[in-house]
Amino acid sequence: MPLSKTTRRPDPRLTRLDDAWAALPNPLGVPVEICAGADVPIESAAIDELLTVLDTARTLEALAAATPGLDREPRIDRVVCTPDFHKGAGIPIGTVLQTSGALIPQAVGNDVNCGMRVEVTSLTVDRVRPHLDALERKLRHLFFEGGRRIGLTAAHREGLLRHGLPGLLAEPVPAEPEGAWSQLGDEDVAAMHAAGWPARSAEGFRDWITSGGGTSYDSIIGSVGGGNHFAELQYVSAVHDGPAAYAWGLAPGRVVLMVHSGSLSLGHQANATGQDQARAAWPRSVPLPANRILPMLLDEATTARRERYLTAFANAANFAIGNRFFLALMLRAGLASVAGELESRLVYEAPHNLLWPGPDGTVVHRKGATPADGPSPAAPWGEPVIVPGSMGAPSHLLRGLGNTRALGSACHGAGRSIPRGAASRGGDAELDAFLREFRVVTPLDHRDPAVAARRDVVDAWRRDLKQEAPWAYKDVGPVVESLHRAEVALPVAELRPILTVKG
Ligand SMILES: Nc1nc2c(ncn2[C@@H]2O[C@H](COP(=O)(O)O)[C@@H](O)[C@H]2O)c(=O)[nH]1
Ligand SMILES: [Mn+2]
Ligand SMILES: [Mn+2]
Repeated sequence: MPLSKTTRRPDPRLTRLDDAWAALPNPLGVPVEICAGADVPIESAAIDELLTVLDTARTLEALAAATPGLDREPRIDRVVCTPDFHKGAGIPIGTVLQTSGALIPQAVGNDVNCGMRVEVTSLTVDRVRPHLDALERKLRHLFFEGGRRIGLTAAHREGLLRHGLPGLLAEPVPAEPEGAWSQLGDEDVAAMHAAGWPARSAEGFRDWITSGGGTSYDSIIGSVGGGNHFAELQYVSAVHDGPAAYAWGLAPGRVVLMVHSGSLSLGHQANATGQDQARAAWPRSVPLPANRILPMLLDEATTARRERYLTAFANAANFAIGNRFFLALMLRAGLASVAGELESRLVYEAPHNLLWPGPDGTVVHRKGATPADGPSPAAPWGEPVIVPGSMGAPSHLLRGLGNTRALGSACHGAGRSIPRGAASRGGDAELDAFLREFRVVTPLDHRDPAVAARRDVVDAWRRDLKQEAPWAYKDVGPVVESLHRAEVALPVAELRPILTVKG
């Protein structure tokens, strides 16, 4: 099915994607692609939010009028909405926005370089299943009970923030067990999106090397983060594309590690820096826009302010890559403690909250959308596209087709079907059934009698978990199908969860 247009239905919370987008007001005529099939529901509230985002085209016109002598007229070139499109704070999640002559910090989101890391191990699921109790205890210790000792020096922290993983690994590695992080090789870096971009672009760095942007750096590195972030053990449950799966090492039954996390407090600081700089560069004669989305022109007058933002942004983005790397190492360490020696190879590391400035003055912003480039000499099967489902549900790996109408982008998950508040209020019986069936490792061990006696603590924990339950997310199957039908990406393998660590 081609990429299609959508509309708002009179009332229901979810609307179908194949209705006529043309029925909506889009007075500035910004090209919008709704990149999904008819069977994937979308929130009306997200469509309303999209309409206010489009008003940024008007803001750019006003900025241009107040800034004589611009080389290039600032504008929104194109907007793509992915199938997991849902309401965000200001700009919907699942939005890809290409601009010319301007960049928009808010179109990246607060969690700069939130992304996914997938590794395939040498273990099979049968080797791991008999040890789930011991594995759960070990992972709880590593992730939540002070068991991680990453042992970074100031030079490691600076190297990571300036240059990403290559910067981290340029420094001598500690001799402790965590010295396992010397395992990273060149081929791992090659298997990252744009070889770990923006690792090369952060020559400067902020003075938050020791402070972690307000929180102790060492206390946050190796944290999963709350909500929908996770570190998950999965196994290859179905292969749809044998040659691509073989090339990526995904044999049926193989245990896979999937990590979803971002830049924690550093990203929030970077985004705040971007908004401060955009506000400081704002011409007095132009009223602040009603939608509060503040673009920065790519002109000479704003260079210093832009650089300040882009440095903070690149530092945060590099931190996120390092954090995902350590989280995967912690999963590896947990597995090794119950199953002995193992090998683990990076399949892909992909950002979904980032911006990509092009040499021609264009900027691609992705907020909750993942790159899905087509085949290239470096990636003969196309760019790996990681589409997690939800806690307890399958996830998928696809291969990108580089669809230009979709700005070479795909969804980064199934997307919510129920807002957090509504999800946390219902489904007690379902949650109990879910917890009997599925293993979730959280900071709180609900089976511990001392914990169970604290009803208030357990109730708060249950509310949080319900927000993340599988029924709070869309069914990932139709989402993946819609990427296929829209010629955005082709399914390669299905991954079923064994155990999920939630922060
Ligand atoms: N496999 C899992 N997938 C999950 C889990 N929790 C959420 N999700 C999916 O990830 C995306 C991420 O969304 P983001 O906007 O926070 O980047 C989300 O849409 C879900 O589909 C989980 O525990 N395991
Ligand atoms: Mn995030
Ligand atoms: Mn994310």
